[in-house]
Amino acid sequence: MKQQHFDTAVIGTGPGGEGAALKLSKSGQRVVVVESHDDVGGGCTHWGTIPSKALRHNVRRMMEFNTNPLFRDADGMKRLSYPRVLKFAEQVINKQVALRGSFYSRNDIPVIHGRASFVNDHSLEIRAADGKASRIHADRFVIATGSRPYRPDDVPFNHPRVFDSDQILSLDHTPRSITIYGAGVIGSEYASIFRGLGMKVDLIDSRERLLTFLDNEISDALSYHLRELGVLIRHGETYAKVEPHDDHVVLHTESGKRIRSDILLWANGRTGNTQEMGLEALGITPNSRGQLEVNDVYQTAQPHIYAVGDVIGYPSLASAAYDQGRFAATHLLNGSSDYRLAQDIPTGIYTIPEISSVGKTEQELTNAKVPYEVGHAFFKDLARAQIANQGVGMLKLLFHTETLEILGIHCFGDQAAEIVHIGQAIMAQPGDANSLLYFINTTFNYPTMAEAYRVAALNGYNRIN
Ligand SMILES: Cc1cc2nc3c(=O)[nH]c(=O)nc-3n(C[C@H](O)[C@H](O)[C@H](O)COP(=O)(O)OP(=O)(O)OC[C@H]3O[C@@H](n4cnc5c(N)ncnc54)[C@H](O)[C@@H]3O)c2cc1C
Ligand SMILES: NC(=O)c1ccc[n+]([C@@H]2O[C@H](COP(=O)([O-])OP(=O)(O)OC[C@H]3O[C@@H](n4cnc5c(N)ncnc54)[C@H](O)[C@@H]3O)[C@@H](O)[C@H]2O)c1
Repeated sequence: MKQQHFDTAVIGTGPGGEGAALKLSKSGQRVVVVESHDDVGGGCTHWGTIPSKALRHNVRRMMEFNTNPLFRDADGMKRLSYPRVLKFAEQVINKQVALRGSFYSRNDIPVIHGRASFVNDHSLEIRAADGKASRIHADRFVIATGSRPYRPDDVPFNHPRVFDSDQILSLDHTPRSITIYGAGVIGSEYASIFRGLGMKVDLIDSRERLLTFLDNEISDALSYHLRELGVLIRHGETYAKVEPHDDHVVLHTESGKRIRSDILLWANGRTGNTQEMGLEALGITPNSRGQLEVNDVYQTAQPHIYAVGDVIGYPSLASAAYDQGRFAATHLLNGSSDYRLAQDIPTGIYTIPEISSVGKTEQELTNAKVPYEVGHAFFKDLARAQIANQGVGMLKLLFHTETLEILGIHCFGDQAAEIVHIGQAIMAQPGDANSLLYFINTTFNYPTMAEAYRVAALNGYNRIN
C-alpha cells in the first residue's frame, strides 16, 4: 500500500487537534488531520460544549422572559420544548462546523475522515466508515482524540429511557421528569437546563457537596439557587441499579431509595478515546480511564508522539485543549516551548446561575495559612444588575492582607464567565501591578457589571483599614 508522507499527523479535530494543526501549518509544516466523525469540530462542537451552551442560553432567555414582570404581564408565560431549543443548537453546530472546516481548507490542511490507529511508530491506518482502509506516514503525531461518556456495564444505555450526555442530544420530546446521576459539571449544567424547561429534576450526587473544587461559598450558592429553582439534590448517594420500564425508569440507590422518573441521564465521568489505536504496542499505555500520561511539554512515552486535550485528563476543558494543542505544536517545532498553560486556569460553569472563578479558594488559602481578606459585591446592589433584572449573583475577591495581591476571584450570576476575565487580567500582572488598588483607583463605566470589582475591592479594603 503506497503511503503519503507528512511532517505531522494530528488525530482529532476538536480544540486540541485544531490548535495543534493550525500552529504547525502556519509554521510551514505539511500537516494532515484525521477525524473519525463526518464533520470537523470534535466532541466539543458536536456533543459537548457547543450544544449544551446553546441549549442553556435559550432556556435562560425564556426564564428571564417569564420572570420579568414587564414581559410576563404583556404576553403571558412562554414555553419552549426541548426539541425546539435543540434545533437552535443544531444551527450553531452547523455554523461552527463551517467555520472550523474553513480553517483547514484555507491553511491547506487535508482532512481525512476515518478512525486512525497506529500500525507502527510512524504509520497510521485510517479506516473509513465504509470499511475502506488507507495508510499515511508521518515524522510526528499529535493525539487529540478527546473523551466520551464513561458507561458502566450494568447501566442499560440501549434502553430508550436511559441516556448519556451524547445520547441526550437525540431526545425527541420534553419529558415531565428526569433523574440525573452524577452532579459534576455536566450533571449540574443539564439539571439547570431541564429544570429551566419546567421538568421535575432529581440530581443525584455521590459527593457531599456540589462541585467540590469550587470555593465553598460559591458551591453553597449554587446548591441554594438550584434548589430554589426546584431541583431536588440528593448528596452522598451511589447507584445500586438502573431499572428501566416501558413508561418510566427507576434508579435504585445503595441507601435503598427508589427514584422514579420519565428518563435517566447518566452524567458520571468520562473515558479517554484511546481504545484500539495500537498504542500499547508502542509502549504508550492508557490508564484505567483511557487517558494518556504526558510530560510537561505534552510528549507521551514516545517523544515524537504528543497528546493534548481530554485524552490526557485534567482539566478536560475546551479552553485548555486549544492552548495545549498550540503549546505542543510549539515544542514539536522548536524543541522547546516557553509557553505553559497558565497556572491559574479559569473555570466557567454554565449552570443557572452561571459560575466562574480563577485562582485560589478560601479553603486553599486557609490550609496554606496565607493571610488573606475578602471583598464582596452583591449583584442586587449594582445599578446595572437592577436594570437587567439580574439580582442573583456575587463577585468575591480574595487578596493578601499585606501586599494586596489578588489571590482568587469567584463569581456567580449573570455573565459570571465574562466578568471573571477582568480580574484575571490584573491577577496575571507581574509584581506590584497585581493589586487590589487597581480596582479602587480606576474609573469604571457606570452602570456596568464591571463596577462589581470596585465595590468588592472597597468592601475588602475597608476590612483591613
Ligand atoms: C456536555 C459537555 C459540556 C461541556 N462544556 C464545556 C464548557 O462549557 N467549556 C469548556 O471549556 N469545556 C466544556 N466541555 C469539555 C470540552 O468539550 C472538552 O474539554 C473538549 O472538547 C476537549 O477537546 P479535545 O480536542 O481534547 O477533544 P474533542 O473535542 O472530544 O475532539 C476529539 C475528536 O477526535 C475524534 N477521534 C477520536 N478518536 C479518533 C480516532 N481514533 N481517529 C480519528 N479521530 C478520532 C473524535 O471524533 C472527535 O471529533 C464540555 C464537555 C461536555 C461533554
Ligand atoms: N463548563 C465547563 O467547563 C464544563 C461543562 C461540562 C463538562 N466539562 C468538563 O467535562 C468533564 C466531565 O464532567 P463530568 O461532570 O462528567 O465529570 P466529573 O469529572 O465531575 O466526574 C463525575 C464523577 O465520575 C467519576 N468518574 C469520572 N471518570 C470516571 C471513569 N472513567 N470511571 C469511573 N468513574 C469516573 C468521578 O470520580 C466523579 O465522581 C469535567 O472534567 C469538566 O471539566 C466542563
